[in-house]
Amino acid sequence: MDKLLIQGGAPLQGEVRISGAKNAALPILAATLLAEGPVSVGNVPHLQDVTTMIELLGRMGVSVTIDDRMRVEVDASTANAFVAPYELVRTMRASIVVLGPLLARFGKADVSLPGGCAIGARPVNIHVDGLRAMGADIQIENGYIRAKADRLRGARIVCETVTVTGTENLLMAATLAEGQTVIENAAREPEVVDLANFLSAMGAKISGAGTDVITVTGVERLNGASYDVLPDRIETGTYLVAGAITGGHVKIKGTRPDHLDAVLLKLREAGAEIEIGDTWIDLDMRGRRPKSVDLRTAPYPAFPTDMQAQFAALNTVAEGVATVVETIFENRFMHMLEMRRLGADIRIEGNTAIIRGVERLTAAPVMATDLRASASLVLAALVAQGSTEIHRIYHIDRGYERIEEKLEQIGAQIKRIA
Ligand SMILES: CC(=O)N[C@H]1[C@@H](OP(=O)(O)OP(=O)(O)OC[C@H]2O[C@@H](n3ccc(=O)[nH]c3=O)[C@H](O)[C@@H]2O)O[C@H](CO)[C@@H](O)[C@@H]1O
Ligand SMILES: C=C(OP(=O)(O)O)C(=O)O
Repeated sequence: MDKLLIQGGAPLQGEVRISGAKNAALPILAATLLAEGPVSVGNVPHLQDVTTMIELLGRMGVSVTIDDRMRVEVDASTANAFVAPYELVRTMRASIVVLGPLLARFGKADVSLPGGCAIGARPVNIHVDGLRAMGADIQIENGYIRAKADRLRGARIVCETVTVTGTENLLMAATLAEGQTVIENAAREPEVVDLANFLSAMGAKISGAGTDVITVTGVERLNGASYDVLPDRIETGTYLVAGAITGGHVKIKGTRPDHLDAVLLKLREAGAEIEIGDTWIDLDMRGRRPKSVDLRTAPYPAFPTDMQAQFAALNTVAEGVATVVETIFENRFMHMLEMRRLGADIRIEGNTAIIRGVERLTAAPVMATDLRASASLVLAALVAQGSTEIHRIYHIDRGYERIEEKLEQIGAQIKRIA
């Protein structure tokens, strides 16, 4: 199993180009199932999760081709199996986003229940209840969601919790339903808006994406389209923290600063000098130790849970004491326990972590438990004294394209070993 070896100490300096967003690319690729003509999707990140989604589409009989620049061409007209099998869903729970499109377009879907993962229980009741409200007949049996519908009907759906992939599934299903669907308490994440823009490019009638009430008027069919995935705000945030934690100076290019308001606010609070343009962010932390920052995760536009672990790393070496509250997932502190092995001073009380910054971390072997936990351990290792070995690094390949190469380009001493 691959591991990463990181020698800490060097302040990172230079430019990083951001890839397409994993969490937008996945639902957009699933949404290609809805189109009657060929679809072309660009700026798709080269990630394990994307490979899994493409394999999933392939198993359904969908024709998928990819060029060397990761432009993905999809033709779903050949689809003949409407199943997302356990062996793929267990490696990528986001496979659940094929449920809405399969049901809306083909009237049938058998999707393995995703189950929990390292960060929490992650139920999908809101997806299932919403589709039932649209007239789907859904049974849960043998670990599968078995869904059928002649044609879905528009409905008013109030989501009991804000759910990103739940909103996406209902939004996709509603595009081909008969009549109007209103999704209330909808997720406002930029990835939901990107998906809505893609669906609109295919001919869907959607208003309100980016607000908490999305209205969809169903159409008879969706056409092919050509679309580019938006830049990854979590990858962007991770490289900004890499600059900040190492006392470096990084320029992040090809990104969307307007999607990172809460993150940039916290980085400024930590003492970083930040300049932004339309598509770039410059962060300068040279000669300074970061200051501790309190944070509380919540749905967009508040501070993202997917950046909590990276800021936990920043706080471990910051001046002062920080309180980090995780309100989205009930078990998203596994990285904190590993950071303690590097010498971090962290106390956990329920969903709150109290982090007292130390002068320095020291290298130790650590184990990654999920995607952002891996990223946070990489960040901590970049400032730990000595050489840190990070095990179970396959998690990081789910969500960060060429991370060693990008970090090396800005001066990190990092290598992957088998
Ligand atoms: C592929 C993708 O886009 N993944 C993102 C998505 O995950 P995902 O869409 O799975 O996360 P949700 O937004 O659904 O989860 C938010 C909360 O709602 C709960 N819930 C969700 C659905 C449901 O039917 N019932 C229910 O109770 C979850 O357990 C969790 O406590 O949003 C998360 C929250 O921003 C991010 O961390 C993930 O990176
Ligand atoms: C939790 C994440 O992804 P997923 O929902 O695919 O597990 C993430 O991107 O941080």
